[in-house]
Amino acid sequence: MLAAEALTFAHPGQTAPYRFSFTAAPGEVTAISGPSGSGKSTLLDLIAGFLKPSTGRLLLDGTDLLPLEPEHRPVSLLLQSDNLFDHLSAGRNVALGLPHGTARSDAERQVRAALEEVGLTGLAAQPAATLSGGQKQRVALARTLLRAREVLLLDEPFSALDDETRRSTRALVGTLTERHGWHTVLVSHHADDVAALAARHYRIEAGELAEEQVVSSP
Ligand SMILES: Nc1ncnc2c1ncn2[C@@H]1O[C@H](COP(=O)(O)OP(=O)(O)OP(=O)(O)O)[C@@H](O)[C@H]1O
Repeated sequence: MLAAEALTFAHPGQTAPYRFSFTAAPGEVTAISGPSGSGKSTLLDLIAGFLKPSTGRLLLDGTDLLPLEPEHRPVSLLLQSDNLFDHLSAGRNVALGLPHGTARSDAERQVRAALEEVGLTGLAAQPAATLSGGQKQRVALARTLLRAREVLLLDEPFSALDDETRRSTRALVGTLTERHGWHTVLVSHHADDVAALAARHYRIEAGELAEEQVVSSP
């Protein structure tokens, strides 16, 4: 279980600090919504370690992540776009998720398997710049698979996609989250993303997270 306990933070000049508490279970998507400027990206930055809270705890299965620098946290982050290096192939982008020193033949096998798992069999050699928006998000998810970190943060990951691609990419996130036991935290403005994916839903209201009833749709 990922649990934030009263993470308190204020940006410079902010008079009323954020005070975030939530829980996210493994194998589930926890959605965060709220109006523009309400603090959704700030919350993800606190979990990822790019911002440091003044008080509170951030526990993953009982271990406090706050003392860890971002690169040592068991966290992957996927943004709306620009998740890939365009000058590298799809396969090279995925391979960035492997530990340094992975033997070449082992790396190639793992990259192939990860691309297959996200539905991109045979695309390893294709330059990332030539992929569609949906394919790029799938490549980023394949890299996340190889990183094998327990927490996946998604910041409006479907916003740049057309409706059909959005639905299929969303379904893939749900499947991977369940299969790999990720604690997936999804920031989205879209009620249909929340309804399709989320097991829990929090809204940011007045600087705090308020849990909402989830009304699921297939
Ligand atoms: N580095 C910073 N310094 C000062 N204020 C900041 C900084 N970063 C963000 N803020 C302010 O903090 C508030 C929350 O910003 P944040 O980006 O977390 O909101 P958001 O809910 O993700 O917004 P959006 O939906 O528009 O992306 C905003 O009022 C923003 O202007």
